[in-house]
Amino acid sequence: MQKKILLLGSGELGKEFVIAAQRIGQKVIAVDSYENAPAMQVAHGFEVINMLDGAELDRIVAKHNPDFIVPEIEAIRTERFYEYEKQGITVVPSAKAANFTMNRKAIRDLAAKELGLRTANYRYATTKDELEKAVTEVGMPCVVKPLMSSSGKGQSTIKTQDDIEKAWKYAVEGSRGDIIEVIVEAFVNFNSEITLLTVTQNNHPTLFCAPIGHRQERGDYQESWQPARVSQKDIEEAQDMARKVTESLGGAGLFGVEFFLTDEGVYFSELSPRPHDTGMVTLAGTQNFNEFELHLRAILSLPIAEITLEKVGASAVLLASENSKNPTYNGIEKVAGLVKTDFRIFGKPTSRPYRRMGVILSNDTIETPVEEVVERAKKTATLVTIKS
Ligand SMILES: Nc1ncnc2c1ncn2[C@@H]1O[C@H](COP(=O)(O)OP(=O)(O)OP(=O)(O)O)[C@@H](O)[C@H]1O
Ligand SMILES: NCC(=O)N[C@@H]1O[C@H](COP(=O)([O-])[O-])[C@@H](O)[C@H]1O
Ligand SMILES: [Mg+2]
Repeated sequence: MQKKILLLGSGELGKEFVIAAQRIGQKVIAVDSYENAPAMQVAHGFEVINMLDGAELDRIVAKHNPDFIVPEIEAIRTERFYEYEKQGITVVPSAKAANFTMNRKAIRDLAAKELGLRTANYRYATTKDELEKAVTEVGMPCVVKPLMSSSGKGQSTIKTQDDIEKAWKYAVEGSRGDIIEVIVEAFVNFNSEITLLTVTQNNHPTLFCAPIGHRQERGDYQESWQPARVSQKDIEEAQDMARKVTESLGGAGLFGVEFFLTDEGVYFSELSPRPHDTGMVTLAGTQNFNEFELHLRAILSLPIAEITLEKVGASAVLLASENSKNPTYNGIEKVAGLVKTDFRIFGKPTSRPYRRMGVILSNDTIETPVEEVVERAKKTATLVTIKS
């Protein structure tokens, strides 16, 4: 049952996915825009291409003729995926899922208009003038994001009229892909936010992981924990929305569905049709299968009978502080000596300020208050410094 998987994107999430695939005898070709990317280090083969270039994508798909194409990032010429599906290749979880989530407009209109999910009020803008109008309509404070970006790139919050020009410039600079357009969302004053890992399976029921809580800075996650404290009513609402949106996108695989929890109920924010960065907490052994194993099993149509919560866990990111072609990691011995705590170094060949280079993972028995475990992971992360 060996399948050939073409992995598009080779960061830390891809690396753990490849390790899961290697463990059950699958073959993976890892692709990214630079050499020696984390997932390439553990795959059978690799390709370095610009994944936004359709002709380049066509070339490597034809060269490797994979059974599965597994997107690991958003910035890919995903329009080509529909064609690969026609050729009989399974795009994971589906061409539609990858294509719609690459562009915030497609997924937001689907969620809010077609499926009627509760989201922040929003508008789009293609120029600074349109942005001004959109801000007036949505009201301040509001959040501006490029239609194509991730990990908070190009994202800022507008609090006063003076912020508008800066927000426009920042969004244009942070835009990936070739579309210059932004979404303006009303600021949701949430009590907390969660990722609900949702697994859709071929011929088997959709399964949900215990909710993951997280804290973000600069639009990028800093700590995540599982399980998050969520009321039964909110969890049911979130599961219902996750079911609707994943069913509409189609295919089998793991999705990271993001929600804001407020006094007025649950707001759908966005989703990844693939393992989620905040889901790295599952590497702490919180579940019987981590999120990468779940994604793989769902893709290969290996039935997942149940997902069980085994431990309470937390992850805290290790960020670089400077540009370097030879990043070094100090303080790892101290981390290694701690109980119920572990670490991963992704092996990224270069660093830049705030680039995520590794992660601290802590766990404890199921009765332990999750806050305690988060505190331990967070404190442990301060022991590590990454410099040139
Ligand atoms: N409308 C909003 N109101 C309040 N906070 C928001 C809003 N939109 C985004 N945020 C904050 O910014 C974070 C990042 O936003 P979002 O998930 O849309 O960006 P992203 O670039 O797609 O990030 P990633 O790719 O890492 O998921 C959210 O998790 C949340 O903390
Ligand atoms: N929120 C999306 C996310 O976490 N994506 C993960 O980060 C990598 C890019 O990292 P880089 O920017 O350091 O190369 C991606 O390849 C993926 O693993
Ligand atoms: Mg997000």
